[in-house]
Amino acid sequence: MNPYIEILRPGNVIMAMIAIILVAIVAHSISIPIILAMLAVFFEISAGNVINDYFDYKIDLINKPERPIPSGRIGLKTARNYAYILFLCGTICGFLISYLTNNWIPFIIVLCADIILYIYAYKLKSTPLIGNLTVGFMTGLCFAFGGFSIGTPQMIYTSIFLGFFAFVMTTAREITKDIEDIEGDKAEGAKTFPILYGTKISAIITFILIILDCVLCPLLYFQHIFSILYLIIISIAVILFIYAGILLIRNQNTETASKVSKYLKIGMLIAFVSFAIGSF
Ligand SMILES: CC(C)=CCC/C(C)=C/CC/C(C)=C/CC/C(C)=C/COC[C@H](O)COP(=O)(O)O
Ligand SMILES: CC(C)=CCC/C(C)=C/CC/C(C)=C/CC/C(C)=C/COP(=O)(O)OP(=O)(O)O
Ligand SMILES: [Mg+2]
Repeated sequence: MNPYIEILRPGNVIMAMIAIILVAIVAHSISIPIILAMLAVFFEISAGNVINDYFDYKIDLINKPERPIPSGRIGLKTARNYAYILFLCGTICGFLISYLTNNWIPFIIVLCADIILYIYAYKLKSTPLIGNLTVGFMTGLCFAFGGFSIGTPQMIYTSIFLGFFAFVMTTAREITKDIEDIEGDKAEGAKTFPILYGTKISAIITFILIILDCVLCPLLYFQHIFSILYLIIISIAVILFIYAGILLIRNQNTETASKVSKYLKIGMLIAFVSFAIGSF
């Protein structure tokens, strides 16, 4: 793959854009602001990923040497400039949404995203738990951003509700990723939660977060946000989430953590399908 596309982490970018599409599907509305919101998320998360790889260059030499910067396919300075251009494009999209809707909240959210994504990559990543909560929060914010770009009180409420589930599950996955990356993070002197408090307690926290999401997710049906079809499809995701959580409680080696991280992502994709089909 072209390294300039690879460094954006297209899979995650597409998932985040789907989150905005889902908000549009739930609202049964497609408009210029929602298309701009998709573009803003595309640029912001891409920028976040590039700046993350820029600051994590040394850690990734150990954990992920095949990535574009440590493998030498993109220069360090080029990556930094690339991230700045992506941040600028995202900010312009945020400004346009606010200008067109006469509502400045989307623009403020994008400005906050610029600052948080930069600070996360620069410093927060190695701040135990706060770093994980930040990525979770940003991912949840993606849904809320879609809701605020539509602007109706009902959609703002619904999108924050959806964002809560994304926040909890993404935080669980981020802790799992820290368990997976423990070797390289240790070598670089990062103080992630598993390094400081151990992998067992990290796995227990991950499990609690997974169960929290799984127990609360029927609320999206009982609050009349989604139809019964949602409940049927989300059950498949719930089984996978719980299975992944149990695997991690049993074993916290790198291989298992990597598998669990993958399963959680697949569960998220199934949740996306349940949101889309449950909207009709
Ligand atoms: C029970 C229930 C209703 C769960 C639903 C959870 C849900 C809707 C999750 C969706 C999360 C979401 C919007 C993900 C988009 C992709 C994304 C931005 C993920 C965050 O990625 C950061 C990560 O560290 C990147 O790492 P990697 O994937 O290993 O490259
Ligand atoms: C609401 C708006 C406008 C944008 C939201 C943008 C989103 C969805 C951000 C969520 C995810 C995020 C914070 C991505 C960028 C940073 C990133 C790649 C974090 C994970 O990095 P590491 O913790 O270093 O893990 P890796 O080992 O995968 O590099
Ligand atoms: Mg990184």
